[in-house]
Parts: sequence; structure tokens; C-alpha cells
Amino acid sequence: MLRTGGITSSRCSLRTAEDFDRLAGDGVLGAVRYTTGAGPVGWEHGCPVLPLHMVRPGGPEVVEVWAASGPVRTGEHRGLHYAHDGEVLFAAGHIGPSAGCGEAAREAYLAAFELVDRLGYPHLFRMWNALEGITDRDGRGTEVYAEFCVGRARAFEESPRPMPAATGIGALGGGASFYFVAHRAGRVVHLENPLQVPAHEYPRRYGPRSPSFARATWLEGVLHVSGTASILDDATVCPGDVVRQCQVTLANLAALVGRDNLARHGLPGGWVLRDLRQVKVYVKRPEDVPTVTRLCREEFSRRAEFAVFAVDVCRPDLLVEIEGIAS
Ligand SMILES: O=C(O)c1cccc(O)c1
Ligand SMILES: CC(=O)C(=O)O
Repeated sequence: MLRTGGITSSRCSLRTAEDFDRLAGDGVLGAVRYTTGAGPVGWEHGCPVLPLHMVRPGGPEVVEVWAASGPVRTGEHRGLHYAHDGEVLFAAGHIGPSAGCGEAAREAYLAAFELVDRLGYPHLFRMWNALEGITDRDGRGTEVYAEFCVGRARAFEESPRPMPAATGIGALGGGASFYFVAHRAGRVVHLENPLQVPAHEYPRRYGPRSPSFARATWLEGVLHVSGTASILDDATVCPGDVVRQCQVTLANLAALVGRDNLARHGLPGGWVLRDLRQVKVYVKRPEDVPTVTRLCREEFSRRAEFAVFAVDVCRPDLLVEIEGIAS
């Protein structure tokens, strides 16, 4: 984490493409281009950059930039491109085609675990998974997301470790990709939401293996909040109603980041929605983007970095998903 004037803040920022290009790699650990096409993970100015196809033609590209805190070392490991600075490791990889991605997801996750263990960044604190056709079914009727969850769960089983905050979201193309950040030595606490069943305890009707993630991960005073949706206990609520789904999602976020929930996990402090920064919002139906944007703008701070993507969400009946960072 960056310590500026004694205040711990997130290393992550959401930028325009022009702004990112102007940085020319200066002080950058790694980046993710939320953009209009897919492509392989590559190097830009010596930094690993993952392109994710999440923006429709003509829409603005958003670049999520992870800042370095010092000299950066980079490398490749079993298809992963990575960079680390002695404190944080950023890595990204392409898993493969999303249909039937279970085994490839297992291998990619095992590669990730091997990398963080070898380089000595054992504290995974945030992961993102972008899956083209996330709610599509293959010839045997298995959903892409369910297939992905099977492979990921096997990796966590074979190489046990705490499950961090995560996002699993649709992409417009590019198959299955993922990226993650891990910390060398900080105190890490994974949080659940009092209003939701832990995702890793979801019943079998949502898929043969439950999703391997925590609702949020606290790292040294910064809270990394998972993709959160209109789910109470384990059930989708308000199907078909984007306004109410958005309100339920915001209430879930407030309960997750609030003081009572932090105390429940033995942590000091707490936040309100206005404290969330680096907010990313995913909206299933492009026509709902203005409504969701308006509802979010009423709740989040004007100072929050904010991006909205019209992409599919992991359940057919979920219309919106929101994530962010509180610090
Ligand atoms: O499977 C996940 O990692 C995940 C995490 C958060 C929200 C979501 O839809 C999916
Ligand atoms: C959003 C979602 O899929 C979940 O919370 O399980």
C-alpha cells in the first residue's frame, strides 16, 4: 500500500487511456485495459498489461493501474505475466476459451499459487476473473461460470490457502482471463457479509462446486470489496427489477464495509458507501446503464473513481454487480 502523509491508501486507480499512455510506465506495477477488443497479456513500457474486452464500440476505455512503490522486477511463469516491487505482486494471464474452461482454470490457478509461493508474496488479496459468455451453457448443459468454479475450487483444494476477495464477471470476447494482486507481508483479513451466505458455502443448486472467494479482503487498513450483487442469503432477490437490485446491492455493500461488520471480524474502524473509491459497476442490459449510473451517483462520492461496463453478470437473473475499494 502507498503511504502518503501517514495515510494508507490503495495502490489502484482507474484512468483514461490517454492518462495511462502519458505515464509511459513510470511508477506502474501493472495495468488492465478495459477495452473494445481482446488480446494477449503483453508488455507496455516494461509493465504487464492485460486487455479485457468489456467496452462496446465507441465507449471509453478505462485502465486500472496498479502503482509500484519502488523498483520493479518482471517475468513470465506458466503463461502468467507478472511484476513485483518487494511489497506487492501483480500478475495476469489468459486461461483459454471460456467454454469448458474448468481444467484450464485449475491449471491457471495452480500456476498463480505456485508463483506467489515461489516469489514470496503469499497473501493473495484480490482476484478478478473475466469470462466470455459467462452464463452460456455448453453441449452438456454446463454453464461457463459453473465450469470455471469447478476448476478454481480444485486448485484451492490441491493447494489450500485462504480465499481472497474476487470478481467473476462476463466479458464481450477474449475467452477466460484473470489477474490478481498479492502482498508480501501485510496483515490480511478476509471478510464475509452478514446478509449473505459465504459464496464458498452456496448450495449445490448454483453449481457442482461453490465459488471460491471472500466478500472482501482487508489489507493494512484498505478494504478490497468483491463484486457484490442483489443476493440475500444465497438467493437472487428482485429478479427483473434493476432499480431494486441496485438498491439491494448498495445495501449489501453498506453492510459489508460498515463498522459492525469490521468489528465482527476483529477489525477497527469501518466505512460508508461514500468512502468507496475505484468503483466498478457491471450492468447486464446495456439499456439499464443510465438508471444504474444515476442510482450509484446518488450514493457514491463525487471524488470516487467510477466506471460502468455493460457486460453479463454470473447468474442469469442478476442485473447488476458492484465492487470497490474503501480506504
Ligand atoms: O466467482 C467469483 O469470483 C465471483 C466473485 C464476485 C462476484 C461474482 O459474481 C463472482
Ligand atoms: C455476485 C455473485 O455471484 C455472488 O455474490 O455470488
